[in-house]
This record gives sequence, C-alpha cells and structure tokens, in this order.
Amino acid sequence: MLQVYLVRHGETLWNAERRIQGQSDSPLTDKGETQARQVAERAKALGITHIITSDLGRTRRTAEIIADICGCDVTLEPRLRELNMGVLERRPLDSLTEEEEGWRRQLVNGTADGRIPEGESMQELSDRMHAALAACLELPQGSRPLLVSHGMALGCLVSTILGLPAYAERRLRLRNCSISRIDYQQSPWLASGWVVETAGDVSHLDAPALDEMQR
Ligand SMILES: O=C(O)[C@@H](CO)OP(=O)(O)O
Repeated sequence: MLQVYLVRHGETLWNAERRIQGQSDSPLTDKGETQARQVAERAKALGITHIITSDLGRTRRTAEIIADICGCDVTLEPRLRELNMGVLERRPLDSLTEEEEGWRRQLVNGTADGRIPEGESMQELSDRMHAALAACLELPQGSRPLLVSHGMALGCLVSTILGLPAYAERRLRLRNCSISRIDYQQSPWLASGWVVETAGDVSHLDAPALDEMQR
C-alpha cells in the first residue's frame, strides 16, 4: 500500500488579507512559517521520504521548511499548482462586483466546466492533479511521499477520489498546513485504488487559522 500525504501551504499575506491568489503568489506570513515548521515536525515523525511541491512561491517555501526538518529533497511539480483564477487573481475578495462574484460562485456551487474568464475549469484542475498523483505510483517501493499544494487543488483531488464532482471541494475545509492522507491499495472491503484515510487534520498546529480565506 502506498500512503501519500497532502499538505496545503502555510498562511500567506494574501490569505490573511482575503485576496485571491490562484496562480499569482504572495509570501508566507510569520504565522505561515510557524505552521510550516509544525507540519514539518509531524512529517518527520511520519517518515516522509519524498517532498513533491507545486512550483508557486508559497508552496515552495513551505516545502523547503519541511524538507529541512525531514532531511529530504524537494521536487517541483507544476501540475500541483492552484486553480488558475483568471481575471480575479490578485483581487481582494470583498471588492468583487456582483458579476465577478457570480463567476467565483459558479466554481463554489457549480459546474465542472464553469470557469472565471481567462481561468481554468475544475475538470482541468482535477485532470492535472490526478496526473501528478499517478506519478507517485512510479516511486520506489517503500516510498512515503508528501505533496505540497493548495486549498482548491487538494480539495478537488480528495473530492474526486471520493467520487464527488470536482467542485465539491468547497465542502471540504483544508486549512493552511493541514494534512490529508490518501492510500493506493487493494482491499476486499474498499474500492481498489485510491482511498481517503484523513482530510484536513490540523492537530499538529497550535493555532489553526479561522478566517474564511483560510478555508
Ligand atoms: O488561491 C487562493 O487564494 C486560495 C483559494 O483557496 O488558495 P491557496 O491559498 O490554498 O493557494
């Protein structure tokens, strides 16, 4: 059985300011750096062997902190990037017009093919996240990889493994530096292939974020 751990990056400046990031980027806050160190201690205790990260700055920084504490190398994987949120990237959440909020809401409530203008659909996000996950099956026997990615990207992955539509990710709360675990296994009791063991665990953090943009 292959165990794969999923970690959302630490809190960023724009998470704290309620600004939309997508594939745009902002640095980790001091709190985000602390969260990364705390999840790194947990990762070390779990015996993580490989750290594979989205190539955006906030995930790379989180992955570097985890790698330092675990003593692993970091591999960059662009397919683990956050959903491309097109023309709404960099915008404060509270500044959106009714029409713009409608574009965002169609992802929240909505359809697999809906997209923010110049952005990506949830189906496209799901396809590339599953491709990145499938690559973990090529790692040597006994590997225990940890993927560092983003709220919507990881939520979409977990939702679709559960057989839910990609946009069901909005029913999952994946806070900054939460850990989820999925396993690739064959069992007489469960579906063969990927199953979800845990989602959104923050028991290693001393101060989980509560703001809405922290999910
Ligand atoms: O892009 C963003 O603003 C948020 C959306 O949930 O994602 P993350 O902070 O996880 O990168």
